[in-house]
Amino acid sequence: MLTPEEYRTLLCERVPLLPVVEVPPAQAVGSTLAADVTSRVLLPGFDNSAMDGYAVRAADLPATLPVSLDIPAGDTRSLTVPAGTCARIMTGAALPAGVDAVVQVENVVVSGSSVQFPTTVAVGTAVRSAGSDVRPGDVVLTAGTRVAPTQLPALVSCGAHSLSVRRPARVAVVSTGDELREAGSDLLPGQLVDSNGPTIAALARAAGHEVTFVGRVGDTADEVRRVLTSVADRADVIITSGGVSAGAYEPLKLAFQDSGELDFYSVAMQPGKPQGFGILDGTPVFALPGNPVSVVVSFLVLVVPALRAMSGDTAPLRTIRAQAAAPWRRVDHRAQFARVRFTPDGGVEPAGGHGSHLIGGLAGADGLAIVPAGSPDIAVGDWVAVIPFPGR
Ligand SMILES: Nc1nc2c(c(=O)[nH]1)N[C@H]1C(S)=C(S)[C@@H](COP(=O)(O)OP(=O)(O)OC[C@H]3O[C@@H](n4cnc5c(N)ncnc54)[C@H](O)[C@@H]3O)O[C@H]1N2
Ligand code: MOO
Repeated sequence: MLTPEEYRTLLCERVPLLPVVEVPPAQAVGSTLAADVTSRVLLPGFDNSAMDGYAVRAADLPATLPVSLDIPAGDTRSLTVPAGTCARIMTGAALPAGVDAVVQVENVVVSGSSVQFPTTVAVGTAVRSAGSDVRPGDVVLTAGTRVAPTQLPALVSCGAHSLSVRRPARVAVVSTGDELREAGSDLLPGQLVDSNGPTIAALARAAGHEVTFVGRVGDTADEVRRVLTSVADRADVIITSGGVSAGAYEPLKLAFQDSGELDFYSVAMQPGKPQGFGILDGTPVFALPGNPVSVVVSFLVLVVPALRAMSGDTAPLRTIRAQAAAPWRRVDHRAQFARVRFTPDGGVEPAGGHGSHLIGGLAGADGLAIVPAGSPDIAVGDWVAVIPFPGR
């Protein structure tokens, strides 16, 4: 049996890199940079005011000064403030020549066309100087960074017209099982709604990828092989669910065992023990276990890092640390990925039970607490690493 870390490493080492494409900076969110991004410009681009107020020569204050200029943001004139005067200036407006500080409007007394400055001011007060944040040649973001919305201000402002990124993966999702029906269907006894298909598709989109196929196949090896082979040339990644454990009708195993294309593994994790992986016609196939909670856990713990590796991002699994607000017992010796909810004070408590079929319980959970193999039961106050659910 492999540990989750060993299996994750195996996946990350075997997946191919996604192709590099050029995109405008504004479209880079969710993609991973294939090259360092270097600024071509100064940021701020020019000395400008941090406040709505009055631009002054600091040495003149305290004083009452006439207002000689009015400078809104976006004023492109080349201006100089005459000696012995001040300029009304707005936040973001270019600082004119002849001044070295700004006094915010709340700290002055305006009377007619003059302004009284009651106190001294230090040179540079409320001035945002050119290049104080970023200078030409500075590396704004490094290759391998998955671009987040918070990084867009730098990317769209650094003077680059296009960025080299690894494009999102085209993901095909295939649910296996004769018992599955599309949501909304009338169900006969023994049938259930295919929840894994839409869930994997949503998780893949939340991870920044593009879902190009969502389908279902029955429990025959021929059908599974035919569908997977036909989607392989249209997808960068295939993610299946079901059919990988020890039953008599395990279609993934029946279709691919001993073919040399997919291998089947036991991973010491709960949920998510039975797993399959391989490369089919050049396309990696992640064969996840069928239980709905196992699918979510397998995706977040195993597939997300592998998708990141395909994008050239080798950062370790992202977790946050939280303290247990309630105790819970481990279920067995495997590493446990326990469903937890965040408490109002930032701790976590168990949520949703531990059965891999408990989709009602899963709906009330916010993330997975990682309880390493061999560690004792969790006591109140213990620190645990938590993988937050996307969107929670
Ligand atoms: N004898 C053994 N039985 C089982 C073992 C084992 O080691 N020995 N492992 C158990 C574990 S752990 C898991 S996890 C499951 C994995 O089974 P499969 O990957 O073969 O999945 P299925 O049998 O096809 O389905 C399991 C369960 O999940 C439901 N399911 C499947 N697909 C969907 C879907 N798309 N949407 C919603 N629900 C789905 C399915 O109806 C089953 O109830 O095996 C254990 N058994
Ligand atoms: O390992 Mo299975 O994924 O517990 O339910």
